[in-house]
Amino acid sequence: MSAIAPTLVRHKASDAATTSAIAVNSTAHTASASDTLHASNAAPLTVSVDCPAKTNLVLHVGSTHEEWGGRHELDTIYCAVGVYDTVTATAKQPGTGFSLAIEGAYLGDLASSSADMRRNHAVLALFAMAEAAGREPDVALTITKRIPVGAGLGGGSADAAATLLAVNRLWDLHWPVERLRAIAATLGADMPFCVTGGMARGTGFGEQITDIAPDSEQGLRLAKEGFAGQVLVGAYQSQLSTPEVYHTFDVVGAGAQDANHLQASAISLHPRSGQAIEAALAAGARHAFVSGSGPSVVAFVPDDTAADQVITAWRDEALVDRIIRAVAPAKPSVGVSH
Ligand SMILES: C[C@@](CO)(OP(=O)(O)O)[C@H](O)COP(=O)(O)OP(=O)(O)OC[C@H]1O[C@@H](n2ccc(N)nc2=O)[C@H](O)[C@@H]1O
Ligand SMILES: Nc1ncnc2c1ncn2[C@@H]1O[C@H](COP(=O)(O)OP(=O)(O)O)[C@@H](O)[C@H]1O
Repeated sequence: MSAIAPTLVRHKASDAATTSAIAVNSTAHTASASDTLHASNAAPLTVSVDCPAKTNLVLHVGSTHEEWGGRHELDTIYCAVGVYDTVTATAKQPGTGFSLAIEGAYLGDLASSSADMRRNHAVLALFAMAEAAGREPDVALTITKRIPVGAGLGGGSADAAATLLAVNRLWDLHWPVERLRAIAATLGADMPFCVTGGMARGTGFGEQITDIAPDSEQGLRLAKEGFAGQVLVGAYQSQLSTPEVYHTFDVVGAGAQDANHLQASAISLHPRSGQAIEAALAAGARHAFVSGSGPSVVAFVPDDTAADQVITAWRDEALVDRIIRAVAPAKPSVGVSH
């Protein structure tokens, strides 16, 4: 693995709840030797994408389908949460292949020496784009991870979506979102949503996306119900495996009141998540639930007072290992450097 020094001036991830398009920021940097590689055309040298985590405001799980590789039918409402991974894609000399560097304080099982970088979701996305575009994957990828790993927050999907967006720009393909989503759907259930973020309904095995605009009837209703604005993410050192949570769901089923049908399964495997949900609701959260397949807990809070109360409750009883403050819904943003 070769580490590539980022050449892009880091820009702040956008928390904008109302932006409906993917933002594109251009930043200049001083010329270096490698700039000459692209001096002759307008293609950028480096593209940097901030891609948010996701949660599921509703996750209804149906039966399994053989034609989907045994995956379950879903009816879900995705919501992007403003905790961002940054994927930086830099053009490499033709024929030199790809490289991957991962940085961050909380890398979970990605830090393990046995983690195969060719199976990393960002690398799979790079390969898928190379195949679709008929090009070699001569790209240096750097992932700055902030989204907790194996947490039900779709971090791998966010990195894959960020890579699709980055390479689409790096190679001047300008493919529309629908085409990127079709490629994403071959890689994972969550990935087509992560390409655009915001809020959306997901059907099929989660890959069929219908966007929910913030100013639509449903978008406004969700915001009025408290599913927008300040969010606290309660994260854990331990991870849950998505297939194991689905298998456990097949045995234990869904809790009667649960909008997330995987919640009872996740809590049976990781009881602290259930305790954190109860404490957050008692402390003033409007909604608190397991994020997707867990174990992370997401709490929507109406104001700073409620946020502080939830943080205190979680900290006093050590119900979570780490607390991240964020805003939802969130969108990916693309930064370009020549
Ligand atoms: C549960 C959810 C909720 O959004 O995400 P996470 O909370 O884990 O991030 C998703 O359904 C996960 O999405 P993702 O992790 O992309 O799934 P995939 O890679 O396609 O599948 C991983 C495994 O999860 C199970 N799976 C996934 C999707 C689905 N509709 N039914 C399933 O049973 C299968 O065992 C599959 O082999
Ligand atoms: N870029 C990536 N970021 C996070 N996890 C990844 C990535 N690539 C592969 N993985 C693997 O995918 C698994 C699920 O991680 P993640 O997507 O963070 O969680 P979840 O599916 O619960 O939302 C982890 O075991 C991790 O090793």
